[in-house]
Amino acid sequence: MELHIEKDTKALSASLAEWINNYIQQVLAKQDRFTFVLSGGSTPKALYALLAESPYKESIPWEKLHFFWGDERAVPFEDARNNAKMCYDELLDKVPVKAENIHIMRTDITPAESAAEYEKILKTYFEGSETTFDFVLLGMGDDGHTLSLFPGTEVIHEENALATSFFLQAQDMYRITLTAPVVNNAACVAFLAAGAGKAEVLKQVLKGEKNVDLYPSQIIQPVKGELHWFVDEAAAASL
Ligand SMILES: O=C1O[C@H](COP(=O)(O)O)[C@@H](O)[C@H](O)[C@H]1O
Repeated sequence: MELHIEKDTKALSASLAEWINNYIQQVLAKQDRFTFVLSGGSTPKALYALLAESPYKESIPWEKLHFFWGDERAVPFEDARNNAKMCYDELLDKVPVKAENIHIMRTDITPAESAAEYEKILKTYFEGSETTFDFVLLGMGDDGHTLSLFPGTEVIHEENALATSFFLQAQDMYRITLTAPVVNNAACVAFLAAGAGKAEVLKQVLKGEKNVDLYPSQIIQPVKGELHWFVDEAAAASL
């Protein structure tokens, strides 16, 4: 695991944007498409905004990028809480990505139908072989959740499905999420976490005893790929 600590959220977003740009160039020197899994929440907004501006707007070969989502809140697309909507607003509407390369988790059908459809999309895209994303960007909630793997939920241990849905009692909301094995199969996974509110949980996730039911972010351990944590000084304060 590689830990990258930056002074504040501005420096953190700038550092990760530069790192992602370099990584995309490196991967695309060897292959002709790049699969990028986006995360929702509030933390990646500044990163997405930077990627949508110069110099990245010009340097990233957007037409070769294929976008997927790690998880979705089952609210209408127009709802401010919708993860895909946020990514469109901050990034996808501003760069020349091909519409057919954007694969959202739909919320205009039932959560179960959406998860089943996403599973089909992944199987078709990866032509029946293993789902191996080039890059997965993850967030971490103040409670240690990542994707929609929340503390104490059974979905943390899902091993068969690629994507699944469940009702999250604490938020009175359905969630659709990729499962841990899919993310652990990626070539590269990067967590982005910022703010003092994440300091204690970050310490537990990285340095505490393993307890994935309490700290679901601990379950993310790529089998063969790289794992990076990009955090600011406030989040790293207890490490
Ligand atoms: O609910 C979610 O939260 C996490 C973390 O979000 P943040 O606001 O603390 O940055 C996010 O990664 C996930 O995609 C989202 O559904």
